[in-house]
Amino acid sequence: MEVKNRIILALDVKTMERAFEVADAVSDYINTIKVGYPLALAEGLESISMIKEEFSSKIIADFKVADIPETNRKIADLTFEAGADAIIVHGFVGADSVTACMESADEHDKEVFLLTEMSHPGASAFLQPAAEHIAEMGVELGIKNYVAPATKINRLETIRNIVGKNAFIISPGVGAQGGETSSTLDFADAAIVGRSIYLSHDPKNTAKGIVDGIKL
Ligand SMILES: O=C1C[C@H](C(=O)O)N([C@@H]2O[C@H](COP(=O)(O)O)[C@@H](O)[C@H]2O)C(=O)N1
Repeated sequence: MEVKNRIILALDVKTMERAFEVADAVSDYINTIKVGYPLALAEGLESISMIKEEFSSKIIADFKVADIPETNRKIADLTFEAGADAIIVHGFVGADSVTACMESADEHDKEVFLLTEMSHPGASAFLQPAAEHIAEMGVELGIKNYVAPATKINRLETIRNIVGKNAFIISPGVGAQGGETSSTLDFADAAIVGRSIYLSHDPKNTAKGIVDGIKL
């Protein structure tokens, strides 16, 4: 996936009005938007196509899909049919459940991002011990896209070393969670930024500042 300026906006706002305000404000700098449960639950799946059509942006649906294969397939089908270009899938549920989402992505000519390890402190309890195995599973399954934490650069580097230099890694945790853009982009292809932008009084200049600060 080509991500303009290597920055993805996590649009975790709860109204279409605010979503459009922020997406419009940053549109000169950001063309890839991650829509998760906050906006989708508040405004419906149509929020994906509305943003996509209004701003000609790529949409990553952050639904952290983690069910049995049959249910994963239904979730992925509905998400792609709603216009998402990619979907984030948890890896801890195992290869059969991940494969179900991959099959949906193949059928819709869309993409899967495999979530290996999360950025928050609690991830160290159960996800971190499994993260390397999850990344290895992704490689075995032929997955090209991954999510790995910006708050733990050593872990991000470990995941990069497992999935290889040709894999595409997006990394959340920059800004509000303490992660830093430049060090993140030493190992990730794109950084995910939410609150630092959408809670800003000036999202446009905040996005400009983040982009200008990247040592391209
Ligand atoms: O490990 C993960 C996985 C998950 C994701 O990207 O899949 N995210 C998401 O990335 C964004 C960070 O937002 P902010 O902290 O910049 O406001 C939010 O939408 C989170 O749900 C993480 O924060 N960490």
